[in-house]
Amino acid sequence: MKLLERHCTHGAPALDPDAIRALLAQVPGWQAAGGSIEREFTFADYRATIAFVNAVATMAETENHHPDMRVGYRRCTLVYTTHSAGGALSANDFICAAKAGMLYDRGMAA
Ligand SMILES: C[C@H](O)[C@H](O)[C@H]1CNC2=NC(N)=NC(=O)C2=N1
Repeated sequence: MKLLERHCTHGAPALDPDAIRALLAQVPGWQAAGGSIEREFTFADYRATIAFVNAVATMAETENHHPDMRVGYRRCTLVYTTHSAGGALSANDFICAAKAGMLYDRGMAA
């Protein structure tokens, strides 16, 4: 099933390096760094940045999986890791990365 069609699950296990490589290929623009993945998103202005932050926050509450966010004037970096897997990567991180990418693409089209 595609990442966009999946939902986060409670207690998702840490992934092995092969699984991480395979899932990373499905989320363009994201980079793995240790036990996390991150991507910087850029925007036309602060209003658009905050609209994205709010959309991601709503999605995080729906999925019960929450990114760290670094927010600037026209940029936002999302960092996903799975606390319950001991700070490792789980499928939940890639599911939310795909959904955040979709929210960004949608905002750009609007
Ligand atoms: C109890 C609740 O399911 C957990 O605290 C959720 C909430 N959001 C979370 N977010 C992230 N990034 N990792 C988690 O393990 C996590 N766990």
